[in-house]
Formats: sequence, structure tokens, C-alpha cells
Amino acid sequence: MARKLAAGNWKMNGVKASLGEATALAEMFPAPKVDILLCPPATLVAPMAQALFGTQVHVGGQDCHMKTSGAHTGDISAEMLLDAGADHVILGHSERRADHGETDQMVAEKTVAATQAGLSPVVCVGETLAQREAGETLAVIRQQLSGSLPDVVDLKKLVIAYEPVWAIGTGKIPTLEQIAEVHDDMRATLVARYGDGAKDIPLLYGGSVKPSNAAEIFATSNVDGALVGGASLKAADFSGIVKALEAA
Ligand SMILES: O=C(CO)COP(=O)(O)O
Repeated sequence: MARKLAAGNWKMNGVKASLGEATALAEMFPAPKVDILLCPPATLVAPMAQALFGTQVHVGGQDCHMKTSGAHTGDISAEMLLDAGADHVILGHSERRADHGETDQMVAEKTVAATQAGLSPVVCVGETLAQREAGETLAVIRQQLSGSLPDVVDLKKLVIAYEPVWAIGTGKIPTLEQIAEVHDDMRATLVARYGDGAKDIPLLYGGSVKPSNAAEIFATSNVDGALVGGASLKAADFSGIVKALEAA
């Protein structure tokens, strides 16, 4: 059985005062039945990890460089995230692929860097609306998985997030049948490549997850949790999603 994970991606949102939302969430779940993760912007990784020290809420970064150190102005390494108190890192989010030209190859190198540092990479894949309408969804996802993951990877650390680009921040979600089709295909693709160990890789769905739709999404085949954007910023909203995952 894959571990269940409720992950929040704060994107470029949050200031020091926002840490109160993180500590409020931790207070609501002193002994959660699922893993809870918050990925704030880089400036808040260390203070959030300090604020959450001793709680059951994990902290992650939103990106890391593929190198361990060096002349890469503006970048941070996986080791630096670990040093700041993170234990996960989101990689290959569609916003990074679009804003920073990240390729599958780069995401694969970052995935190696993250696992070598001891972080759990949350590797994101997802089709655009044009690709879905052209009937290319499964082919696109297979290709992204193939290119964004290295041949050798610590399966116990790896997490995959399926985030249809057109569902992010739009309030639109695929039908449950469409989510199941992609998640079942991802599971089969990963097992074919890595063997039975891939049955335990958490497969998250992301894109307009809210407390109101979380339960039905979590009841869908091969969905082990969610990667949540907007609804992870407030403890009151995110707690509803965590509770739905606990109940799933
Ligand atoms: O991109 C996402 C999480 O990484 C999803 O964002 P929303 O939940 O705001 O749609």
C-alpha cells in the first residue's frame, strides 16, 4: 500500500505571518493518520521547519538545482533544503516547466539530486488542454514519466503528482473516470519500468482540489493523496482535505 499524502504547494504566496496557518494546521492534526506536507516559498522553508519542529507536519521545497553547489545565482540545492529542515521537494511543476523552461531531462537530474540528498521528490506531470482535446493525454503522461524519472531511483522516497495543466487554479477538474484512467495507467507504467516496488509509490492528484471535492477524488482508483495549491494556504481549507484523506 502506498502511503497517503496530503501535500500543499504554496507557490509564490506567503510571508512570515503566514506561518500561523502552518502551526494552526499542525495543532489540528497532532497525530494524523496520513502524511501532511507543506511546501512554502524558499524564504519560508527554514522558519516553517522551525515553527513546525516536533509536530507531524512535513516541510518541502518547490524546486532544487541538479548540482550540489557552485556558481548558480538564485538557485538552491537539495542539500540546502535538507539543511533548512525540508524532507520533500516538488520537482517539474508545470509552472516551472512553463516559466523556467524545465525539460524532462532537467527534472530527471533534479530527481537524482533530491534523492541523493535524502529528500523525497514529488515529481509532477500533466497534459495541457490542447493535448487532452487531441486525445494525447496518456501518451503525454507516459512520455513525461519516462523522461522525468531516472532509470535508478529510490522507490521508497519517490512521489508522483498528476496535475492536468488546465485544472490548476481554474476550478475545473477532470471527471473521476479521467483521473482513474491516468492514475491506473501511471501505476502500470511505473510497475512495468521499476517492478513491484512501484506499487507503493504515492500517486497524487493535483488541480483545483477543495474540501468539497476531495472525498470523491480520494475514492478514485490509484489516487493516494493530493497536491493542493490555493486550498492549502489556509489551515481551515487544507484541514478539510486532510480529513477527507484520513477518511478515505
Ligand atoms: O498546482 C497545483 C498544486 O501544485 C494545484 O493548484 P490549485 O489547487 O490552486 O489548482
